[in-house]
Amino acid sequence: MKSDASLPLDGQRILELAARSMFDLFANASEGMLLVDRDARVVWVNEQYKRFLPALGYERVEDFVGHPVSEVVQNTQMHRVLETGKPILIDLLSNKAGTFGVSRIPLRDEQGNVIGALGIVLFDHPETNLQPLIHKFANLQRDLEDARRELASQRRSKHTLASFVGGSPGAVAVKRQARKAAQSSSPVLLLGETGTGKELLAHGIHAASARSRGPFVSVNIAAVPDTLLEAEFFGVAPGAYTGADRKGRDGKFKLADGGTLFLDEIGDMPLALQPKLLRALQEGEIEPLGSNKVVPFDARVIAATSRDLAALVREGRFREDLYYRLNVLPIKVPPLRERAGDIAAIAEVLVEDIAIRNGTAPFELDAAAIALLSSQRWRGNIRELRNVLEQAAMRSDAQQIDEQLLEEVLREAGIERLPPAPPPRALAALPSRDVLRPLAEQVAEVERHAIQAALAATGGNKLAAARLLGISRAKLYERLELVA
Ligand SMILES: Nc1ncnc2c1ncn2[C@@H]1O[C@H](COP(=O)(O)OP(=O)(O)OP(=O)(O)O)[C@@H](O)[C@H]1O
Repeated sequence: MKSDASLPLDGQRILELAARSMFDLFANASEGMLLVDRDARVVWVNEQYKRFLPALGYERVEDFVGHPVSEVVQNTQMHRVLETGKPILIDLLSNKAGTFGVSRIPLRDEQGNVIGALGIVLFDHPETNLQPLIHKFANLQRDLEDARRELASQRRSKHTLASFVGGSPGAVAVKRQARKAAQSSSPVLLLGETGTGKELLAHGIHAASARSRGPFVSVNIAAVPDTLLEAEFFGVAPGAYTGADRKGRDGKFKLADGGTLFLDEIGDMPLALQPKLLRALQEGEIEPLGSNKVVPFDARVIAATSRDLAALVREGRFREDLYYRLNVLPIKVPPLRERAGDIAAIAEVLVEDIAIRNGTAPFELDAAAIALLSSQRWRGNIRELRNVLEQAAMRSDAQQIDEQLLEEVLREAGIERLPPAPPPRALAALPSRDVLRPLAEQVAEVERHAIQAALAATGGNKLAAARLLGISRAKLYERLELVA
């Protein structure tokens, strides 16, 4: 053992005794010990070790000791300890004698040169001796697998195109375009006011595409500070930063590999970063921050914005080349006020969802309430409609929500009604001689136009149309027959 000059003599002695005690402890407590010299030749084995010799193929100790360890112990790693001078503190060794937990320690002389190595058989039958440890490890492994699966399922698409509720001509057209876009791998650009269902459609396109088994990863550009966006998109190479990001981090492009990357609020993309995004889309390669290597990625990009991208291009706030790159398959999602006919069906889905989340029974909306909802402007679209229904649900104990309660919620939320439909242009522009006709004929014409406009606004819902026109449903049917 190497002496330590900094220790007093008695300290040195204690250290030597400690080393010997440790050696004796291992010699007695372990299943066996074996010593090799600098040339990896076995020079000594203790009494416990001797019981392994028959299983290793040696009846006599002399046939074992004095021979190169690699010849007499299959799969030994003692030569590695001699080569590297580094211990292998715990390892599993399997050979003819069985499987063992082993430890290998280099031995050094006063100058620190490796002069041999000690092999300790810590325990045999690791399958039982290591059981508690293996059990714990298996549990941790299972937890890790569960967490990975959960993350993957969160990244998988939550909605299909069928989740986009609506049978109005506008909604049907949007779904048709989305289904078509799902068949291609070109970028999709979803345009529409806030809350019109752009993100829902992006999920639906992904779910209907050949990439549906891959991840769906989204980035809300408006929600990430400009300074962090580059790392968020493209990732960080190991060692680019000190501290938390030392190990490097994958960006969203990489996380979306094999799937779809949804870039929400693309109109808020900082001008300075736009060339890098354009390059990524054009080349199919990204360059993580702090790396000078480009990495290929395979993600389909769907972008969305509620802003007028063409106007941003004109104002010089959005690169024209990037705009054309994204605008390959544009889909315009109409606002709710242009598809009032979908309101009854969407409200029904929302009411059910609100009830599930609140753990209550879904309430019903009577016809008058639907008609009232159908005549609002809904600047925040479906998100705003949902909010109104949530508030109404909170304020009512009844199973039925009526027009009066809704009116109160709408007023307090400051939601505006749609202006009454303008007089039909065809009529306003009538030349004066057309007015010189029987009055009944002209009145019937005005009525027909008004009824058609109301039915178009409510998607054919007669009750809602009657409410918009301020007449009863019976009256509407009567007028429909008369003016038909
Ligand atoms: N047609 C629809 N049928 C059923 N639910 C819908 C429909 N459209 C939107 N929703 C629901 O309305 C909410 C808002 O939709 P979404 O987030 O997709 O809108 P968005 O256009 O992406 O809004 P933003 O531009 O503000 O991000 C979501 O809860 C969504 O599930």
